[in-house]
Amino acid sequence: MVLADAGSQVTLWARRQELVDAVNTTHENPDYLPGVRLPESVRATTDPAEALAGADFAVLVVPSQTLRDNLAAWAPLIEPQTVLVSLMKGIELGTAKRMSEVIDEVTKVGPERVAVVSGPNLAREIANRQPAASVVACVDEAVAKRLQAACHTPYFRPYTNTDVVGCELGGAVKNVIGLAVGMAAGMGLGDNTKATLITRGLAETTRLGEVLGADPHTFAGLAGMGDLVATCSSPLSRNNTFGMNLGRGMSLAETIAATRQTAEGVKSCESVLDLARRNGVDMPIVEAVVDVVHNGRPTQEALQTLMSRSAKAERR
Ligand SMILES: NC(=O)C1=CN([C@@H]2O[C@H](COP(=O)(O)OP(=O)(O)OC[C@H]3O[C@@H](n4cnc5c(N)ncnc54)[C@H](O)[C@@H]3O)[C@@H](O)[C@H]2O)C=CC1
Ligand SMILES: O=C(CO)COP(=O)(O)O
Repeated sequence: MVLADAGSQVTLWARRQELVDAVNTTHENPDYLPGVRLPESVRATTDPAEALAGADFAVLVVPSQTLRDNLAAWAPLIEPQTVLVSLMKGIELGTAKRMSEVIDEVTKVGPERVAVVSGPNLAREIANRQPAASVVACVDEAVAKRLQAACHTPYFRPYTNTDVVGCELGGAVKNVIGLAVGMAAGMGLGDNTKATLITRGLAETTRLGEVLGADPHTFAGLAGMGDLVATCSSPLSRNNTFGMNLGRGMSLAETIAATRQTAEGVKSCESVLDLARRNGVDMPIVEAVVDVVHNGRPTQEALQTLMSRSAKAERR
């Protein structure tokens, strides 16, 4: 919708024929965004070759853990001019790779043809054309500027950045912190606890980012603090809601059953922790989330562990 509103002809790929037919005939995606009328210049197809033919940009947005397999099938169809754009906010399990790394590894297009869009961009609010800003990141600034122009609308304001690593880490780790903040809210804890988790969550994200070569300033921007604040304060956030259900005492199985859409942090908390350990970075909040979500630790115990860590300087 954003790309179409900015003037592009958009072809949406989807797996199910009935969803494609609904988009093409009623201009609505009834399963994911009911009540939102899509521009008529958005067409849908089940054929990836049709979606990719002649594309300036291919915007990739599937659940992160499915990207590699999907992309392997699409790679031969990607034309030499096409820039690959990731909207995904996850880290791959097993490899601890960011999505742009997976894209480059599978397609071998080179980092200059891989971009990332990340920021406080809850889908339903964007679909309602509420004002929002975002970051368009690519190591090649000229490519970032082209993509910025392609998604700039009166309600969507993209800023460019060349720090792909920082933008992607900001997006992936905020989902994990969103789970933690949701848990705290579900346990009935108040704003001091939530603000502490948000701020110290950003501190551990920045610590990881610096070791991986990100610009620490990125984490104070839209793809860092901006996205973290949106996720940690919004009832629209799937990660926040997932954490809240766990904090209220629902079991993991019940919480998964109650979650219709992708809450990336549930899988990516493990891959973020893996990435941190590979790089010798301490991420206690991420570790606490992994303990609760994957090791069955009660939220109260995980919180106690966090609060009984040794006292230290705020910056180290
Ligand atoms: N929804 C939001 O507000 C935002 C989501 N994102 C990111 O977008 C990515 C995708 O999430 P959403 O679209 O929100 O999730 P979603 O759960 O709303 O939609 C996921 C889509 O992927 C499809 N899908 C599931 N498994 C698949 C597979 N194996 N192969 C191909 N397609 C598959 C589903 O049918 C569905 O259409 C995530 O990384 C998320 O962090 C980023 C910014 C905002
Ligand atoms: O990334 C998002 C907003 O920018 C969406 O957050 P959730 O994945 O937690 O819904």
